[in-house]
Amino acid sequence: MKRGNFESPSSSDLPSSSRFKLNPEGDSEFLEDDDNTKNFARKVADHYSRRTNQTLEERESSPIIHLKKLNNWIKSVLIQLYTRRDDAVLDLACGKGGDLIKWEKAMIGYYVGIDIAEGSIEDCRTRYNGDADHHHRRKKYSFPARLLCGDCFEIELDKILEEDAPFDICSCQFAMHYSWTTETRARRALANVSALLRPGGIFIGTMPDANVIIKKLREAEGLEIGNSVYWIRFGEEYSQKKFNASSPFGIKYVFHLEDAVDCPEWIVPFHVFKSLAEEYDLELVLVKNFHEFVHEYMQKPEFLELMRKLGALGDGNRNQSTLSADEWEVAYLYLSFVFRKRGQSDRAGTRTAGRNNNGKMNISKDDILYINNEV
Ligand SMILES: C[S@@+](CC[C@H](N)C(=O)[O-])C[C@H]1O[C@@H](n2cnc3c(N)ncnc32)[C@H](O)[C@@H]1O
Repeated sequence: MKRGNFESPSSSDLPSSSRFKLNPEGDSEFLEDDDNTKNFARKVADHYSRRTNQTLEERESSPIIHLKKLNNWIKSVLIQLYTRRDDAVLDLACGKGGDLIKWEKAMIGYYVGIDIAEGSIEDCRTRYNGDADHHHRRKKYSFPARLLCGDCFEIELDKILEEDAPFDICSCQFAMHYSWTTETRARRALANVSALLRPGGIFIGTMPDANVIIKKLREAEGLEIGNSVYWIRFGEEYSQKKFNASSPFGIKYVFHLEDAVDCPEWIVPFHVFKSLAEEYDLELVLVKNFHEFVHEYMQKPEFLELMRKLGALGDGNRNQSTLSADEWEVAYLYLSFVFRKRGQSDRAGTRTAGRNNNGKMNISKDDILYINNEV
């Protein structure tokens, strides 16, 4: 909706796929500093590992509680739109398993979650088992699950998950931009998604909207944008606010969101993401800024009802509390996307795959596979 209100960055400022030489070997024309990449991956992992579970009271008093509820609504809508009963799901960067209940509602058949942050995977494990005092937990989940801890933008996941694949759905919520540090990592992320999805399988996700961030940066006086709940700061190397067309990876900024995020992130020019995804047989189905997404799916009665239940915009009755203007501005910084893996759908085949041998209904600490955590 709001998309029309801003100009897209001009093609000379942000890289366009036709100008940028996409190299299948992953060798960028510029130097990829491997150690630096690993340090950043560790920094991101440590940041998320430190964030422990909040109590219901802490959560409800968060300055961005309505934004969190809105984000949950958007993920729920995406999941409900594209998931079918008995689907096998791969949740890349699953975090603490905040989406487990959404997958339960979609009646999936199998779940594999992977995240780089050890603390988050442990929280995910206890949440899945129903051990922890999570406010959402009522009964055990009805699908078997498997958890892995590792860098899913570095590891060749198709080898590790050979027995579990193919998946019907791959989800990467609020995390794909952590792969955009180098071309090699971005390619690994998309190669993993593509290799693990069945033909016709669906890749859903959410990530920052680079167009909005760059436009806001250009409108700002300095190298920082923000409001009462967030700030984004670019380094002095971007003082011209120009971005080299041949280097669409590794464009770093620091993101601070009250009570949520405080770590380095990377700009993902969407047209580059789309071209790269196409190389890996992933065809774009949908891309929408969160503002547009909300306006569009609020028109559907079932999703409007879900919004009332989640309470992001108040419950329509006594609870009039709603998203603040500053939280709504943060929502504008994000987009949702859907891709489909090229090829004929062969859904029945995925059900008989040997994946359930790896899945557990109760996950012990020893069941978690830790992969190459020397990041
Ligand atoms: C904003 S959180 C989102 C968590 C979850 N997807 C959700 O929507 O609730 C971002 C997550 O990405 C994870 N992450 C970042 N880089 C990663 C990587 N290279 N491999 C796996 N997970 C990663 C973080 O540990 C964190 O849990």
